[in-house]
Amino acid sequence: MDRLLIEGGARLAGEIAISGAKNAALPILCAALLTAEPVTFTNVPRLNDIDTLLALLAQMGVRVKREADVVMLDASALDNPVAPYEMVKTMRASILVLGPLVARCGEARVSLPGGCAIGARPVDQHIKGLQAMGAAVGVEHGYVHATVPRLKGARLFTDMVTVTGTENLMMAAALADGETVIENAAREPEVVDLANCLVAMGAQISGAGSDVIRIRGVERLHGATHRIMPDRIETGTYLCAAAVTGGSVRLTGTSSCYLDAVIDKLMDAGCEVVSERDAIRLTAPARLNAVSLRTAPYPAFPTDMQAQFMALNAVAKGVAMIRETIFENRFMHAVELQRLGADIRIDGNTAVVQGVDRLQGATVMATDLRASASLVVAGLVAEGDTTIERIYHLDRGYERLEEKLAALGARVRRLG
Ligand SMILES: CC(=O)N[C@H]1[C@@H](OP(=O)(O)OP(=O)(O)OC[C@H]2O[C@@H](n3ccc(=O)[nH]c3=O)[C@H](O)[C@@H]2O)O[C@H](CO)[C@@H](O)[C@@H]1O
Ligand SMILES: C=C(OP(=O)(O)O)C(=O)O
Repeated sequence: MDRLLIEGGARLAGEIAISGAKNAALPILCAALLTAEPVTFTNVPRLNDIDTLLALLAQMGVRVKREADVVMLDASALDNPVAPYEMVKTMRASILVLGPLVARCGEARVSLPGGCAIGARPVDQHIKGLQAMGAAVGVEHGYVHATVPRLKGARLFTDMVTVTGTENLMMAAALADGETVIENAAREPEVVDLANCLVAMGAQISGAGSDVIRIRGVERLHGATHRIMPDRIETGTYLCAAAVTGGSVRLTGTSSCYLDAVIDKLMDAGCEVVSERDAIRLTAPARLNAVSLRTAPYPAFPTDMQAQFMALNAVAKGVAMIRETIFENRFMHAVELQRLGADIRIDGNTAVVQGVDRLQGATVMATDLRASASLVVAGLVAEGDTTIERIYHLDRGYERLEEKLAALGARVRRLG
């Protein structure tokens, strides 16, 4: 199994390009199920999660063509609205086929994605929304089975803000009969990117980016071309990596407009951050100040950046309180960071991080995607060698990680 070897201590400097966003590409590729016409997506990141989703779509009868960052999908021959457990188990986002399949085929059988390292992650809100739109939905033998002659527009209210829940219901509503209103909708930029793609395909959607989204269903959607937005979490991860090493980097193909809460914290930590039109520059001080934070739905601080900021705080000056309010079990990285010498105390959903003068390299284990990213950030600043095991988690969400880090001067190598 692949491992990542990082020799800490190199100051990151230089320029790299940010890839398309995993969490925008996944729902947007599923949107291709909604039309019988070909759709083309550009800036699609090369990630294991994308490969898994494309394989899932292919076994449903979707024709998939891929050249570099361009993916062409043709769902005209879609004939198998099923997402089997074997393909779904590695990736929760596969639940995003549910809404489009029910809307287009009137039927879907999608394996429950199951729990994972960061929490239980049920899909009850996705199911509740489809039921409100008239679908008969049951869970049998680990599969969500939904049928309906045609979905009907409805007023939907989710119990909590759910990103993929909002996306699934917005896609379903695009082909429903009449108007759907999603209240308490997620405001994440990836929801807006999906809405923009659906509108390019002929959907009638307003309010994406606010907490009330209105969708007037249409008879059919058509083909389109859509460019995937930049990955704000990949962007934030490289900003953290540069910050802990006292570095100076320029990230291109991205924008600070999706990252206000993260950039605010980096500036509080003492970094200078300059926003350009399609790039961000960061220059870090020799030692960062500790920054407390609380995760919450967008536009607040993203849970997907919490682990990287725990690593940053581990070597900062002072004490940081980190509160995780989205997932009940998203502190798995803390024990691994402790192996590198971090001083972290967990109390319920709060981590108290007392910055230390130095971390020391060790062998650590990646437990989920962003936990792994936090170990990379810590490994870059730790003295000596850090070996990160189970890096298949990183390959789910970071395109050409070693290459990009090496381009910034990091000493990093993948071991087979
Ligand atoms: C592919 C993708 O876009 N993944 C992102 C998405 O995940 P995902 O969409 O799965 O996360 P949600 O926004 O749905 O989860 C928010 C909270 O709601 C709960 N919940 C959600 C749905 C539901 O039916 N019932 C329920 O109880 C979850 O367990 C969690 O506690 O948003 C998360 C929160 O920003 C991010 O960490 C993930 O990176
Ligand atoms: C939790 C994440 O992804 P997923 O929802 O695909 O598990 C993430 O991107 O940090």
